[in-house]
Amino acid sequence: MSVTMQETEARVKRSHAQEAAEIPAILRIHRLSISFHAPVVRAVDEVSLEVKEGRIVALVGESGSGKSTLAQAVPGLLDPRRHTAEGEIWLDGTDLRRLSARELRRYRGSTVAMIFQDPANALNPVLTIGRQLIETIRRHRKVQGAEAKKLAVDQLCRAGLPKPETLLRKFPFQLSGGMCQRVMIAIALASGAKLLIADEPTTALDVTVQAQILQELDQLRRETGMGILLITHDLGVVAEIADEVYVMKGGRIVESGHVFEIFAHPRHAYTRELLESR
Ligand SMILES: Nc1ncnc2c1ncn2[C@@H]1O[C@H](COP(=O)(O)OP(=O)(O)OP(=O)(O)O)[C@@H](O)[C@H]1O
Ligand code: NI
Repeated sequence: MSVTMQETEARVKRSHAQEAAEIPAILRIHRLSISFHAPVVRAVDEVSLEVKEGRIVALVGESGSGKSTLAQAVPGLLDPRRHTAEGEIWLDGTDLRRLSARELRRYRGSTVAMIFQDPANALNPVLTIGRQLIETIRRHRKVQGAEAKKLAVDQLCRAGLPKPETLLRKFPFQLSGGMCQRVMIAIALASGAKLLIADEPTTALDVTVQAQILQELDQLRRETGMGILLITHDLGVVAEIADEVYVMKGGRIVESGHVFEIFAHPRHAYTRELLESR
C-alpha cells in the first residue's frame, strides 16, 4: 500500500487541528490595534493570536514590525498617555483591556510574567537576588520566613542555577547575563505565571548560554504547562522549540500556523524571504 505525501500531510494537519482544539488557550488576543501618538504610528494593526497551555508560540518579523509593542501591551506595560488601543486581550478567561490599572498590576507578575533582552536591567540593582525572589514568593504564595526561602532555593534550582544558597546573598551585578536571565525565569516560576512573554530573551547572551536558556524554557513549559510567547529574530530557534509561528510585518500578522507547515510551505512572500535570508 502506498501513502502519498498529500495523504500524510492531510493526516498530520488533521491531528494538529484536533489536538489544538482540545488544549485550552491561556492567551487569546482578538483584533488588537495599538497606535502611538508621537510620532503617529499604528504599531499593531488588528492582530489576533493565541497561546495554548504548555505551548511555545514564536512571534517573528523584521525590526519595527510591532512585536515588542504587542508583547508589552499584554501585561499593560505601555504608557497609557502615549498610545491608544482597541481590541481584546483575554488572559486565562479575563479581558485585560477592561481592567483598571490597579487590577492589571495584580495580573502582572501573577498570571503573566515577562522576560527581556537585557535581564540585568530588569532586576533591581540595589537588592539581593534573595530579597527580590523571596518578595515575589511572599506576595504570591502567602508563605513567610524559612518556608519562603526554601521555595526560593527550589525555584533557582528549577531555573538551572547552581549553588542557590550562595546566590540568594548576591547582587545582580555579581552575576553573568545568563544567570540574571535564569533569575528572571525563577521569579516568573515563583509567581506561578501561566503565561511567560519572552522578548528576545537570549539575544544579549553568548551562544552556548542562549542554547541552555532555551532548553530551560522548553523543559519548563513541559513541566509547568506554562504557555510561552517567544519573540525572536532567530529562525533556528523557532524551528527548534516553537510549536506555532506568527509572522508579523508592518503591524499585521501576515501568516501563522504550525511550525512545520510554515517552514515547509511558507505561503506569504515575506515569510519565504525571511526563511531565505537566514
Ligand atoms: N513608545 C513609542 N512611541 C512611538 N512609537 C513607538 C514607540 N515604541 C515603538 N514605536 C514604533 O512602533 C513600531 C513598532 O516597534 P516595535 O518596537 O514594537 O517593533 P519590533 O518588531 O519589536 O522591532 P525590533 O525587532 O527592532 O525589536 C515602530 O515603528 C516603532 O518606531
Ligand atoms: Ni522588539
